[in-house]
Amino acid sequence: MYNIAIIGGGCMGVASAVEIQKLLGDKVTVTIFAEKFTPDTTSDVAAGLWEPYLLGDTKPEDLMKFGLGTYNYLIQLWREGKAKEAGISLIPVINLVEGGDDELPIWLPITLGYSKLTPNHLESFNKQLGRQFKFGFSFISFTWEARRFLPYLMKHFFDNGGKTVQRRIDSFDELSNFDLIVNCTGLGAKEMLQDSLLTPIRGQIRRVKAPWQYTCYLIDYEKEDSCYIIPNFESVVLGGTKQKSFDVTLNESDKNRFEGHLEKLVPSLKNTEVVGDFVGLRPYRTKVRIEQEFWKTKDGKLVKVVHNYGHGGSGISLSVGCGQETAQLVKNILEVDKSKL
Ligand SMILES: Cc1cc2nc3c(=O)[nH]c(=O)nc-3n(C[C@H](O)[C@H](O)[C@H](O)COP(=O)(O)OP(=O)(O)OC[C@H]3O[C@@H](n4cnc5c(N)ncnc54)[C@H](O)[C@@H]3O)c2cc1C
Repeated sequence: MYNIAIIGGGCMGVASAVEIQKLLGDKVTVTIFAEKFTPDTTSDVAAGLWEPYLLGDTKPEDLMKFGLGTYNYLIQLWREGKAKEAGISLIPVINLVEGGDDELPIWLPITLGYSKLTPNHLESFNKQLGRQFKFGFSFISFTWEARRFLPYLMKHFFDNGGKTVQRRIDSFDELSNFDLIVNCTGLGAKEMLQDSLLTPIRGQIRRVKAPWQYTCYLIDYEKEDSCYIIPNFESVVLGGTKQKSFDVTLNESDKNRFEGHLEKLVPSLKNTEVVGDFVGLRPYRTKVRIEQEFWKTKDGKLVKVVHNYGHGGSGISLSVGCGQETAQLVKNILEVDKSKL
Protein backbone atom coordinates (compact mmCIF):
# COMPACT_ATOMS: atom_id res chain seq x y z
CA MET A 1 0.00 0.00 0.00
CA TYR A 2 1.37 3.42 -0.99
CA ASN A 3 0.57 6.71 0.73
CA ILE A 4 0.11 9.51 -1.79
CA ALA A 5 -0.15 13.19 -0.81
CA ILE A 6 -1.72 15.66 -3.21
CA ILE A 7 -1.24 19.37 -2.58
CA GLY A 8 -4.15 21.40 -3.98
CA GLY A 9 -7.93 21.17 -3.72
CA GLY A 10 -8.83 22.91 -7.01
CA CYS A 11 -9.90 21.13 -10.20
CA MET A 12 -6.39 19.74 -10.84
CA GLY A 13 -5.83 18.36 -7.35
CA VAL A 14 -9.25 16.76 -7.08
CA ALA A 15 -9.31 15.37 -10.67
CA SER A 16 -5.79 13.93 -10.18
CA ALA A 17 -6.82 12.37 -6.86
CA VAL A 18 -9.85 10.65 -8.40
CA GLU A 19 -7.87 9.43 -11.44
CA ILE A 20 -5.11 8.03 -9.21
CA GLN A 21 -7.73 6.15 -7.17
CA LYS A 22 -9.29 4.81 -10.41
CA LEU A 23 -5.95 3.60 -11.79
CA LEU A 24 -4.37 2.24 -8.62
CA GLY A 25 -7.44 1.26 -6.57
CA ASP A 26 -6.75 -0.21 -3.13
CA LYS A 27 -2.99 -0.13 -3.71
CA VAL A 28 -2.98 3.52 -2.61
CA THR A 29 -4.40 5.82 0.03
CA VAL A 30 -4.68 9.40 -1.12
CA THR A 31 -4.72 12.50 1.10
CA ILE A 32 -5.39 15.98 -0.30
CA PHE A 33 -3.66 18.84 1.54
CA ALA A 34 -4.93 22.32 0.64
CA GLU A 35 -5.12 25.77 2.06
CA LYS A 36 -8.52 26.23 0.38
CA PHE A 37 -11.17 23.81 -0.80
CA THR A 38 -14.34 24.39 -2.82
CA PRO A 39 -16.05 26.92 -2.95
CA ASP A 40 -12.95 29.07 -2.26
CA THR A 41 -10.48 28.02 -5.00
CA THR A 42 -9.71 29.75 -8.32
CA SER A 43 -11.48 26.85 -10.03
CA ASP A 44 -14.71 27.94 -8.29
CA VAL A 45 -14.50 31.38 -9.96
CA ALA A 46 -14.29 29.91 -13.48
CA ALA A 47 -17.24 29.80 -15.86
CA GLY A 48 -16.09 26.29 -16.71
CA LEU A 49 -16.34 26.45 -20.49
CA TRP A 50 -14.49 23.67 -22.29
CA GLU A 51 -12.27 25.71 -24.64
CA PRO A 52 -8.50 25.37 -24.34
CA TYR A 53 -6.62 28.72 -24.37
CA LEU A 54 -3.94 30.76 -22.57
CA LEU A 55 -1.59 27.80 -22.49
CA GLY A 56 1.67 29.36 -23.69
CA ASP A 57 3.92 26.97 -25.62
CA THR A 58 2.26 23.79 -24.37
CA LYS A 59 2.76 21.18 -27.12
CA PRO A 60 -0.29 20.87 -29.44
CA GLU A 61 -0.31 17.08 -28.98
CA ASP A 62 -0.44 17.52 -25.18
CA LEU A 63 -3.21 20.08 -25.46
CA MET A 64 -5.20 17.65 -27.65
CA LYS A 65 -4.61 14.71 -25.32
CA PHE A 66 -5.57 16.59 -22.13
CA GLY A 67 -8.51 18.39 -23.77
CA LEU A 68 -9.87 15.17 -25.28
CA GLY A 69 -9.56 13.32 -21.97
CA THR A 70 -11.81 15.90 -20.32
CA TYR A 71 -14.25 16.26 -23.23
CA ASN A 72 -14.77 12.48 -23.45
CA TYR A 73 -15.29 12.27 -19.69
CA LEU A 74 -17.95 15.02 -19.86
CA ILE A 75 -19.77 13.30 -22.77
CA GLN A 76 -19.79 10.07 -20.79
CA LEU A 77 -21.25 11.64 -17.61
CA TRP A 78 -23.76 13.59 -19.70
CA ARG A 79 -24.89 10.41 -21.52
CA GLU A 80 -25.18 8.59 -18.18
CA GLY A 81 -27.73 11.20 -17.04
CA LYS A 82 -25.39 12.77 -14.47
CA ALA A 83 -25.37 16.27 -15.99
CA LYS A 84 -27.20 17.96 -13.11
CA GLU A 85 -25.32 16.36 -10.21
CA ALA A 86 -21.94 16.78 -11.91
CA GLY A 87 -22.63 20.36 -13.08
CA ILE A 88 -22.45 19.78 -16.86
CA SER A 89 -24.34 21.72 -19.55
CA LEU A 90 -24.11 21.15 -23.29
CA ILE A 91 -24.08 24.55 -24.99
CA PRO A 92 -23.71 26.13 -28.44
CA VAL A 93 -20.74 28.51 -28.69
CA ILE A 94 -20.17 31.33 -31.19
CA ASN A 95 -16.60 32.57 -31.34
CA LEU A 96 -15.97 35.90 -33.15
CA VAL A 97 -12.49 37.12 -34.08
CA GLU A 98 -11.81 40.70 -35.17
CA GLY A 99 -8.08 40.61 -35.79
CA GLY A 100 -5.22 38.17 -35.96
CA ASP A 101 -5.27 34.55 -36.88
CA ASP A 102 -8.05 33.20 -39.09
CA GLU A 103 -7.12 29.55 -38.67
CA LEU A 104 -9.52 27.19 -36.95
CA PRO A 105 -8.03 26.06 -33.60
CA ILE A 106 -6.49 22.59 -33.66
CA TRP A 107 -8.78 21.36 -30.85
CA LEU A 108 -11.98 22.25 -32.69
CA PRO A 109 -12.50 18.77 -34.26
CA ILE A 110 -12.71 17.31 -30.73
CA THR A 111 -16.06 19.06 -30.27
CA LEU A 112 -19.39 17.47 -31.21
CA GLY A 113 -20.19 19.82 -34.10
CA TYR A 114 -18.42 22.85 -35.53
CA SER A 115 -18.46 25.11 -38.57
CA LYS A 116 -16.89 28.29 -39.85
CA LEU A 117 -19.22 31.31 -39.79
CA THR A 118 -20.31 32.42 -43.28
CA PRO A 119 -19.61 35.99 -44.54
CA ASN A 120 -23.35 36.74 -44.18
CA HIS A 121 -23.34 35.58 -40.59
CA LEU A 122 -20.27 37.71 -39.81
CA GLU A 123 -21.81 40.71 -41.56
CA SER A 124 -24.91 40.53 -39.36
CA PHE A 125 -22.73 40.56 -36.21
CA ASN A 126 -20.70 43.46 -37.62
CA LYS A 127 -23.88 45.50 -38.22
CA GLN A 128 -25.26 44.68 -34.78
CA LEU A 129 -22.07 45.53 -32.90
CA GLY A 130 -20.37 48.07 -35.16
CA ARG A 131 -17.29 45.82 -35.33
CA GLN A 132 -15.19 44.35 -38.15
CA PHE A 133 -15.16 40.61 -37.42
CA LYS A 134 -13.30 38.88 -40.23
CA PHE A 135 -13.49 35.39 -38.94
CA GLY A 136 -15.56 33.24 -36.64
CA PHE A 137 -16.67 29.72 -35.90
CA SER A 138 -19.34 27.94 -33.94
CA PHE A 139 -19.18 24.66 -32.05
CA ILE A 140 -20.92 22.58 -29.40
CA SER A 141 -19.16 22.48 -26.06
CA PHE A 142 -19.76 21.91 -22.37
CA THR A 143 -19.62 24.05 -19.30
CA TRP A 144 -18.46 22.18 -16.23
CA GLU A 145 -19.07 24.23 -13.10
CA ALA A 146 -16.55 23.71 -10.32
CA ARG A 147 -18.99 24.68 -7.57
CA ARG A 148 -21.02 21.65 -8.63
CA PHE A 149 -18.40 19.21 -9.88
CA LEU A 150 -15.86 19.64 -7.08
CA PRO A 151 -18.36 18.43 -4.42
CA TYR A 152 -19.41 15.66 -6.87
CA LEU A 153 -15.80 14.47 -7.34
CA MET A 154 -15.00 14.91 -3.65
CA LYS A 155 -17.85 12.55 -2.77
CA HIS A 156 -16.33 9.86 -5.03
CA PHE A 157 -12.92 10.62 -3.55
CA PHE A 158 -14.20 10.10 0.03
CA ASP A 159 -16.21 6.99 -0.97
CA ASN A 160 -12.93 5.52 -2.25
CA GLY A 161 -11.19 6.12 1.08
CA GLY A 162 -9.64 9.53 0.33
CA LYS A 163 -8.83 11.98 3.14
CA THR A 164 -8.39 15.75 3.28
CA VAL A 165 -6.33 18.07 5.47
CA GLN A 166 -6.86 21.83 5.33
CA ARG A 167 -3.42 23.29 5.76
CA ARG A 168 -0.81 25.37 3.95
CA ILE A 169 2.33 23.52 2.84
CA ASP A 170 5.46 25.62 2.41
CA SER A 171 7.84 22.87 1.31
CA PHE A 172 7.66 19.25 0.13
CA ASP A 173 9.92 18.51 3.13
CA GLU A 174 6.79 18.68 5.33
CA LEU A 175 5.31 15.66 3.50
CA SER A 176 8.49 13.61 3.11
CA ASN A 177 6.92 10.69 5.03
CA PHE A 178 4.62 10.05 2.01
CA ASP A 179 5.67 7.64 -0.76
CA LEU A 180 4.89 10.24 -3.43
CA ILE A 181 3.68 13.86 -3.57
CA VAL A 182 1.53 15.28 -6.40
CA ASN A 183 1.84 19.04 -6.72
CA CYS A 184 -1.39 20.70 -7.95
CA THR A 185 -0.93 24.08 -6.30
CA GLY A 186 -1.80 26.20 -9.37
CA LEU A 187 -0.44 29.70 -8.89
CA GLY A 188 0.70 28.67 -5.39
CA ALA A 189 3.66 26.92 -7.06
CA LYS A 190 5.11 30.35 -7.89
CA GLU A 191 5.90 31.05 -4.25
CA MET A 192 6.45 27.47 -3.15
CA LEU A 193 8.95 26.59 -5.89
CA GLN A 194 10.05 30.10 -6.92
CA ASP A 195 8.76 29.21 -10.41
CA SER A 196 9.40 32.37 -12.45
CA LEU A 197 7.58 30.89 -15.47
CA LEU A 198 4.24 31.30 -13.64
CA THR A 199 2.29 34.57 -13.99
CA PRO A 200 -1.11 35.50 -12.54
CA ILE A 201 -3.61 36.52 -15.23
CA ARG A 202 -6.36 38.33 -13.36
CA GLY A 203 -9.96 37.63 -14.36
CA GLN A 204 -12.88 39.69 -13.10
CA ILE A 205 -16.33 38.42 -14.01
CA ARG A 206 -19.94 39.32 -13.27
CA ARG A 207 -22.70 36.77 -12.71
CA VAL A 208 -26.24 37.82 -13.65
CA LYS A 209 -29.58 36.04 -13.51
CA ALA A 210 -30.71 35.34 -17.09
CA PRO A 211 -32.11 31.80 -17.33
CA TRP A 212 -33.29 32.50 -20.88
CA GLN A 213 -29.72 32.84 -22.19
CA TYR A 214 -28.46 29.50 -23.62
CA THR A 215 -25.87 30.52 -26.22
CA CYS A 216 -22.28 31.25 -25.33
CA TYR A 217 -20.55 34.15 -27.15
CA LEU A 218 -16.81 34.71 -27.14
CA ILE A 219 -15.38 37.88 -28.67
CA ASP A 220 -11.65 37.94 -29.43
CA TYR A 221 -11.25 35.32 -26.72
CA GLU A 222 -7.46 35.15 -26.99
CA LYS A 223 -6.94 38.91 -26.60
CA GLU A 224 -6.51 41.03 -23.49
CA ASP A 225 -9.65 43.12 -24.18
CA SER A 226 -11.81 40.09 -24.97
CA CYS A 227 -15.30 39.63 -23.60
CA TYR A 228 -17.66 36.73 -23.25
CA ILE A 229 -21.10 35.53 -22.22
CA ILE A 230 -21.06 32.02 -20.74
CA PRO A 231 -24.34 30.56 -19.44
CA ASN A 232 -24.14 28.47 -16.25
CA PHE A 233 -26.85 26.59 -14.32
CA GLU A 234 -28.02 29.38 -12.01
CA SER A 235 -26.42 32.45 -13.55
CA VAL A 236 -24.80 33.75 -16.72
CA VAL A 237 -21.14 34.75 -16.58
CA LEU A 238 -20.16 38.04 -18.21
CA GLY A 239 -16.45 38.42 -18.53
CA GLY A 240 -13.73 38.74 -18.32
CA THR A 241 -10.51 40.68 -17.87
CA LYS A 242 -7.02 39.31 -18.55
CA GLN A 243 -4.53 41.45 -16.67
CA LYS A 244 -1.08 40.44 -15.44
CA SER A 245 -1.72 41.20 -11.79
CA PHE A 246 -1.88 39.69 -8.30
CA ASP A 247 -4.77 42.02 -7.36
CA VAL A 248 -7.79 40.05 -6.18
CA THR A 249 -9.85 43.08 -5.16
CA LEU A 250 -12.85 44.10 -7.30
CA ASN A 251 -12.17 46.91 -9.73
CA GLU A 252 -15.03 49.37 -10.43
CA SER A 253 -14.05 50.07 -14.05
CA ASP A 254 -13.84 46.32 -14.76
CA LYS A 255 -17.42 46.03 -13.46
CA ASN A 256 -18.66 48.57 -15.97
CA ARG A 257 -16.94 47.09 -19.02
CA PHE A 258 -19.71 44.48 -19.26
CA GLU A 259 -22.32 47.15 -19.86
CA GLY A 260 -22.39 48.36 -23.45
CA HIS A 261 -21.08 45.90 -25.98
CA LEU A 262 -22.17 42.66 -24.30
CA GLU A 263 -25.66 44.15 -23.95
CA LYS A 264 -25.52 45.20 -27.62
CA LEU A 265 -24.83 41.59 -28.50
CA VAL A 266 -27.63 40.26 -26.30
CA PRO A 267 -29.99 43.19 -25.51
CA SER A 268 -32.10 41.05 -23.16
CA LEU A 269 -29.17 41.14 -20.69
CA LYS A 270 -29.86 44.83 -20.00
CA ASN A 271 -30.96 45.49 -16.40
CA THR A 272 -30.66 41.83 -15.36
CA GLU A 273 -30.29 41.11 -11.64
CA VAL A 274 -26.60 41.02 -10.68
CA VAL A 275 -25.71 37.97 -8.59
CA GLY A 276 -22.22 39.27 -7.85
CA ASP A 277 -18.78 40.24 -9.17
CA PHE A 278 -15.85 37.87 -8.67
CA VAL A 279 -12.08 37.84 -9.21
CA GLY A 280 -9.67 34.96 -9.76
CA LEU A 281 -6.04 34.63 -10.85
CA ARG A 282 -5.40 32.23 -13.72
CA PRO A 283 -2.16 30.25 -13.21
CA TYR A 284 -0.56 31.07 -16.58
CA ARG A 285 2.74 29.34 -17.29
CA THR A 286 4.87 29.46 -20.44
CA LYS A 287 4.14 25.71 -20.60
CA VAL A 288 1.85 23.46 -18.53
CA ARG A 289 4.07 21.54 -16.11
CA ILE A 290 3.34 17.81 -15.85
CA GLU A 291 6.51 15.97 -14.98
CA GLN A 292 8.26 14.04 -12.26
CA GLU A 293 11.04 15.26 -10.04
CA PHE A 294 13.13 13.81 -7.24
CA TRP A 295 13.05 16.41 -4.48
CA LYS A 296 15.95 16.53 -2.03
CA THR A 297 14.82 17.50 1.47
CA LYS A 298 16.99 19.57 3.81
CA ASP A 299 18.12 16.39 5.57
CA GLY A 300 19.08 14.75 2.28
CA LYS A 301 16.09 12.44 1.73
CA LEU A 302 14.89 11.99 -1.89
CA VAL A 303 11.12 12.43 -2.27
CA LYS A 304 9.20 11.45 -5.42
CA VAL A 305 7.14 14.37 -6.76
CA VAL A 306 4.80 14.65 -9.77
CA HIS A 307 3.92 18.22 -10.81
CA ASN A 308 0.61 19.15 -12.43
CA TYR A 309 0.16 22.93 -12.55
CA GLY A 310 0.20 26.04 -14.75
CA HIS A 311 -2.99 25.56 -16.80
CA GLY A 312 -3.73 29.25 -17.45
CA GLY A 313 -7.29 29.85 -18.66
CA SER A 314 -7.96 26.18 -19.35
CA GLY A 315 -7.71 24.34 -16.05
CA ILE A 316 -11.28 23.08 -16.13
CA SER A 317 -11.00 22.11 -19.82
CA LEU A 318 -7.86 20.06 -19.23
CA SER A 319 -8.48 18.82 -15.68
CA VAL A 320 -9.48 15.20 -16.31
CA GLY A 321 -6.97 14.69 -19.16
CA CYS A 322 -4.17 16.09 -16.98
CA GLY A 323 -5.42 14.03 -14.03
CA GLN A 324 -5.17 10.88 -16.19
CA GLU A 325 -1.64 11.81 -17.31
CA THR A 326 -0.63 12.47 -13.71
CA ALA A 327 -2.10 9.15 -12.55
CA GLN A 328 -0.16 7.30 -15.25
CA LEU A 329 3.09 9.02 -14.22
CA VAL A 330 2.42 8.10 -10.58
CA LYS A 331 1.83 4.46 -11.57
CA ASN A 332 5.00 4.34 -13.68
CA ILE A 333 7.10 5.72 -10.83
CA LEU A 334 5.63 3.37 -8.25
CA GLU A 335 6.05 0.37 -10.54
CA VAL A 336 9.80 0.72 -10.12
CA ASP A 337 9.16 -0.60 -6.61
CA LYS A 338 6.75 -3.41 -7.55
CA SER A 339 6.77 -5.11 -4.16
CA LYS A 340 3.88 -2.99 -2.85
CA LEU A 341 1.82 -2.86 -6.08
C1 LIG B 1 -12.36 34.53 -14.24
C2 LIG B 1 -11.86 33.16 -14.64
C3 LIG B 1 -12.57 32.44 -15.58
C4 LIG B 1 -12.12 31.18 -15.98
N1 LIG B 1 -12.87 30.47 -16.89
C5 LIG B 1 -12.44 29.26 -17.28
C6 LIG B 1 -13.22 28.50 -18.20
O1 LIG B 1 -14.30 28.93 -18.65
N2 LIG B 1 -12.74 27.27 -18.59
C7 LIG B 1 -11.56 26.76 -18.11
O2 LIG B 1 -11.18 25.65 -18.51
N3 LIG B 1 -10.81 27.46 -17.22
C8 LIG B 1 -11.21 28.69 -16.81
N4 LIG B 1 -10.45 29.41 -15.91
C9 LIG B 1 -9.12 28.89 -15.53
C10 LIG B 1 -9.23 27.90 -14.38
O3 LIG B 1 -10.01 28.44 -13.35
C11 LIG B 1 -7.82 27.57 -13.85
O4 LIG B 1 -6.99 27.15 -14.90
C12 LIG B 1 -7.95 26.42 -12.83
O5 LIG B 1 -8.80 26.83 -11.79
C13 LIG B 1 -6.61 26.00 -12.26
O6 LIG B 1 -6.90 24.93 -11.38
P1 LIG B 1 -5.87 24.46 -10.27
O7 LIG B 1 -6.50 23.33 -9.55
O8 LIG B 1 -4.52 24.29 -10.89
O9 LIG B 1 -5.72 25.74 -9.31
P2 LIG B 1 -6.66 26.30 -8.15
O10 LIG B 1 -8.09 26.17 -8.47
O11 LIG B 1 -6.14 27.67 -7.87
O12 LIG B 1 -6.33 25.37 -6.94
C14 LIG B 1 -5.07 25.42 -6.30
C15 LIG B 1 -5.18 24.68 -4.99
O13 LIG B 1 -3.89 24.60 -4.39
C16 LIG B 1 -3.97 25.08 -3.05
N5 LIG B 1 -2.65 25.62 -2.70
C17 LIG B 1 -1.89 26.48 -3.40
N6 LIG B 1 -0.73 26.69 -2.76
C18 LIG B 1 -0.79 25.95 -1.62
C19 LIG B 1 0.11 25.73 -0.55
N7 LIG B 1 1.31 26.32 -0.48
N8 LIG B 1 -0.27 24.90 0.46
C20 LIG B 1 -1.46 24.27 0.43
N9 LIG B 1 -2.35 24.44 -0.57
C21 LIG B 1 -2.00 25.26 -1.58
C22 LIG B 1 -5.08 26.10 -3.08
O14 LIG B 1 -5.56 26.36 -1.77
C23 LIG B 1 -6.08 25.35 -3.96
O15 LIG B 1 -6.75 24.38 -3.21
C24 LIG B 1 -10.90 30.65 -15.46
C25 LIG B 1 -10.21 31.37 -14.48
C26 LIG B 1 -10.68 32.61 -14.08
C27 LIG B 1 -9.91 33.36 -13.02
